[in-house]
Amino acid sequence: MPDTATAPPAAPNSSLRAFLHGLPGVDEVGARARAQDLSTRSIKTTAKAHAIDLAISMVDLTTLEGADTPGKVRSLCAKAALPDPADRTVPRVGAVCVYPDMVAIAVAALRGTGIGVASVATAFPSGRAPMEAKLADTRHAVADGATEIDMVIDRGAFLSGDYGKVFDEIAAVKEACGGAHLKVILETGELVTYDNVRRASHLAIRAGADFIKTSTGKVSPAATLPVTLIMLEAVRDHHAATGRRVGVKPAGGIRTTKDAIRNLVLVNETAGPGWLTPDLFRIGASSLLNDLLMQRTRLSTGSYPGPDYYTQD
Ligand SMILES: O=C[C@H](O)COP(=O)(O)O
Repeated sequence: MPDTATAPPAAPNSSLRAFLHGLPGVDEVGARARAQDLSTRSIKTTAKAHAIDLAISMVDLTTLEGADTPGKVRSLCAKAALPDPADRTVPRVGAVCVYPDMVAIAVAALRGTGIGVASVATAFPSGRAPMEAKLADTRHAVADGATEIDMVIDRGAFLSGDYGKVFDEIAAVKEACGGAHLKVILETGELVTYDNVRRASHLAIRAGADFIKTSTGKVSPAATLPVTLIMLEAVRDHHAATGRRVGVKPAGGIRTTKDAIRNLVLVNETAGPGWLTPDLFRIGASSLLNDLLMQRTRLSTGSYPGPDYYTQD
C-alpha cells in the first residue's frame, strides 16, 4: 500500500481554488435571518416527543478533557448504553466520543451494546502536528476499535489558501481510517467568513469526508445555527450534484433540548427529512443528554425529575 503521507496531491491547488472560489457567495444577512426564522418554529407535543428521541439517538456523547480518566470514560459509556435506568424505552445514543488513548477503554465498556466509538484524531484540537503524527494518531484509534474518526483540518493552511494541502490531508486520513467513518471538523469559529465555511465544507466533502463537523468545542463561536445551515446547504447541493449523501455534525455549546430541536428543524428544512437519521446527522455534546432526558420525562409524566435524578453527562 502506498505511503499516503508522501503520495502526490490528489487535487492541484489551482483547479481546487477555481472550484471553491467559483461557489456562490453566502448571503450573510440572509443566512442569519433564515436560521433565526427556523429557530422560532414551534412543534406539536407529539412531534416533540419524537424529536427528543431522535435527538438522543443522534448524540455523540463526548468527553474531551485533559483530565479524562478510564473511570470517567467507563461511566460515560454506562450512561450511553442505558441513559435512564428507570426507562428502557430511551433510545441509545449515536456514539461515544473520546481521545485516542481512551478508545480501548470505551470499546471494552461498550462491547455488546452496538454503540460505536468515535475518536478525535490528527492532533485535536489544534491540528498542529506533522502529517506522520496525524496519520499515526488516526491508525492508533482505528486499531483500538474506533468506528468513527473526527479529524481537524489544518486551518492555517486553509486560511493561507493552500487548499491542496488541506485536501491531501483529509484524503490521507480517510485512507488511514480503513472501514471507520471520517468526520472532518472545520473549526468554523476560526474560518472568519461564511464564504470560507462554504468553501471548507465543499473541500472536505470532495476530499472524502463521510461527515462534516462544525467545531472542536474548544473554540468560540462553535456550532451556531447559521454555520450549520451553510453546511447543510453544502451537503444538500453535493447530493443534488452527485447522488452522494454526506452527514453533518454540529458540535460545541449545544446544551439544551431547545438547541437540539432547533437543529433538527434546520436539517428538515434545509437538507430535508432524508438527513433526519443518526447515519447523516449527529450532535456532538458533552452536556446535552440530561436535558433531553429531563424533557422526555416531563412530556411523558407531566413533571420534571429532581435535579439529581440522572447521573452526570
Ligand atoms: O465534539 C464535541 C464537542 O467537543 C462537545 O462540545 P461541548 O462540550 O461544548 O458540548
